Amino acid sequence: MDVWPEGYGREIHEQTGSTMDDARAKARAGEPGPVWIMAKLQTGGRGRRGNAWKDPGGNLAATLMLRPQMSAKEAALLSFVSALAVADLAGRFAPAAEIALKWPNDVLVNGGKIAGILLESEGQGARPDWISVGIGVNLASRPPGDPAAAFPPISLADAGVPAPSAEAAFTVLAAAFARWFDRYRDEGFAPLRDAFLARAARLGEPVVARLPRETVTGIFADLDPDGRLVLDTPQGARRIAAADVFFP
Ligand SMILES: O=C(O)CCCC[C@@H]1SC[C@@H]2NC(=O)N[C@@H]21
Repeated sequence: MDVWPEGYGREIHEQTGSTMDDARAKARAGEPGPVWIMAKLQTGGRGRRGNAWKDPGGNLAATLMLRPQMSAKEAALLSFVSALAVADLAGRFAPAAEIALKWPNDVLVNGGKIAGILLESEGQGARPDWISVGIGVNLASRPPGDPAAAFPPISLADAGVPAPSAEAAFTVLAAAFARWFDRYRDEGFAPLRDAFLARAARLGEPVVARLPRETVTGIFADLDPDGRLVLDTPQGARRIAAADVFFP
């Protein structure tokens, strides 16, 4: 069984507004990190694009605050570290489920979205002062979602396995994150890219990337060394830094 990774602090709260806010407050108060903050219940969980992250209970909500001494571009690739760690967690507790990664950092279990990952940072200059990596994993329950959504939420319990406790999942997540983060620091992005591609959904197949001003359809050919999605299109290869990806 996993043990808590050496060198990482840990706090567990019964309830909080958002672990992202707790991490930010700690960082602004000078906490050196790395420290994980977990809450058994969040009353004001935040998701991407200002959306709320609703937790019906029994799930994992945790944020890692760290000062990684990396450029903003390098630090952005922590989203792949996070996705691989969540995929490891899902594989540990639901070994028979179909687990796939959807670029850039969605983890799909039996085709549904099992987790949400949110990165925030602060600082002026080339390097962020701190970064927080917020991860919510649906263990016992899933938030209400549109059943017709492209990737409806799913929980581990929905996948037919006994949901682990938030504490047990927290240790597995923190250990997996530390393993992938160590590899990233020691060997660069290449092994993470390989691991992502090995688990990527729809590699070699058509996908649709929705960008703010256009929609690009192409064959999911690769990830480039900066983590960008490479699509083969009739107009040639397109490298995409940010988009929502759908499967036609
Ligand atoms: O929109 C998404 O997919 C990202 C959701 C991120 C949710 C996690 S739960 C732990 C941390 N605290 C928050 O308020 N948000 C993140």
